[in-house]
This record gives sequence, structure tokens and C-alpha cells, in this order.
Amino acid sequence: MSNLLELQQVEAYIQQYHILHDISFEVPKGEVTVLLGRNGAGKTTTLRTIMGLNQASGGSIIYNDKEIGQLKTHSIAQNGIGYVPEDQGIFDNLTVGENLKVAMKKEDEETTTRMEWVLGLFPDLQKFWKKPGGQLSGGQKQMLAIARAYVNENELLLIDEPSKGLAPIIVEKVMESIQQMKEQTTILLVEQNFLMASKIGDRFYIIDDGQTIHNGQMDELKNDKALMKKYLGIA
Ligand SMILES: Nc1ncnc2c1ncn2[C@@H]1O[C@H](COP(=O)(O)OP(=O)(O)OP(=O)(O)O)[C@@H](O)[C@H]1O
Repeated sequence: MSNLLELQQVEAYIQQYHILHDISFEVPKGEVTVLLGRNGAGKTTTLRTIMGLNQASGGSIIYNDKEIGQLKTHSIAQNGIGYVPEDQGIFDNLTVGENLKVAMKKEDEETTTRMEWVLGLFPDLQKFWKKPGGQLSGGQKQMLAIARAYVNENELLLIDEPSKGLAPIIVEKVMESIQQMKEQTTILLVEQNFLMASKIGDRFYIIDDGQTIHNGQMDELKNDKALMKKYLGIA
């Protein structure tokens, strides 16, 4: 299977701090690739570096066979990478409908079809169309954030910890929606909720102290209790 995204020995600094030392992984087209690792391991920084929100100081970031490591964030987004940040990036004072419209890069038939599809997936967004983003529940905000990224014709979605702070029943719902998106979009997911990650992920990479130290098929990890305990703190 061909890779949509490939990172080779990526390094990055935040101010004077050397945060990413050697991040290397592949994201095959049509799969869900999961980045796992303890708090502070460098997962969010990796996604931000792919989006150009942090500049890579070394290595390569290859997307669709092109080096994108030196591109600006808007060009990276134009190339078809959507990003759902950990803080969701929703405008509190705009309604659900306005939040979605602001995110739309085009208003063509295809975008309308995608919008209808995603509203079918998250009926709450339709129900609360006129409600300000700031008045939504945590789960509704997460759904809105995912819908904003999905509505555009992105080939790759980067989703940062979609389960964070959500009740288990809402986590289930968000997980189901990502599972359905998987049919149409390649996904790179950062997730601390191992149960969620293991249900929807195909392949995993473990990041520890700014380095990718282990990878494999998700099924293999489920059975490797020692590895889970050592790097993920899961007994
Ligand atoms: N603005 C910043 N200034 C200095 N250090 C930072 C900054 N942002 C992140 N870091 C550090 O970079 C390291 C990696 O952080 P990052 O958020 O990428 O980790 P993570 O694996 O996503 O963890 P978490 O799940 O806690 O978000 C951490 O040690 C963190 O303290």
C-alpha cells in the first residue's frame, strides 16, 4: 500500500528546547495510523510540525510524494491536510452553522454533499445549528471540530486526542464517527484512550521523549502487555 505521508528523522525545537529528536513514521493511504505515548512525549508537537505550526529543524516530511517540511501552514492545508487540534479551535461567539461555514474552503456541490453527510453523522450539530459554539457540551464541540475538518476535500485528517475530557458514552460516539470517516479519508490520530485507539487504529507508533521507538499492527500491541506497560503505563 502506498504512503500518503511519511516522516523521516524529523526534529523540532520549541523556542530553545529540543522537543522532537527523531520522528519517523509512515501513514498508508486509507488507514488509521495512531500515535501513542505518555504525556509530554511529543505527539501534539509532531502534528503541529506536520501542519507547519512548528518549523521542523531537520528531517523530511513527505506528503503525496512532495516535501512539505518548509511550507507555510496555509499551503499545507491547501494541499489537503485537515487538522483537528486538541483545543478544538472553535469560535465561541459564532453559531454551529457559522463555525462550519467559516471553515469551508469552497461552496461547491461536493462540499455541500460532504456537509450533508457529516450532519447525518452528527445530528446534534443540525439540532443546535443556531447555538453559539461556546454553549455546546464538550462532546458537541468535539463533533463540530471534526466536522469542520471533514467538510473540506481533505485527503488526510490529523486528529489530536478526540476523546480528551469526554464521558465514555460520548467517546463511543466520536469513535464510531471516526470509524465511518475512515472509509473515505486517511487518518493520523493521537489518542491516549487505548481502548478507543485499538478499536479504530490499523497501525501504531509509540513516541517516547521525542522519538518513534516502536511500531506495528494495532492487533499486535493489544497482545503485548509488557510493551503497553513500559511505554503507555497500561497494566
Ligand atoms: N510552548 C512550549 N514551551 C516549552 N515546552 C513545550 C511547549 N509546548 C510543549 N512543550 C514541551 O514539549 C514536550 C512535548 O509536548 P507535547 O504536547 O507534544 O506532548 P504530547 O505527547 O502531545 O503530550 P500531551 O498528551 O500531554 O499533550 C513536553 O515536554 C512539553 O512540556
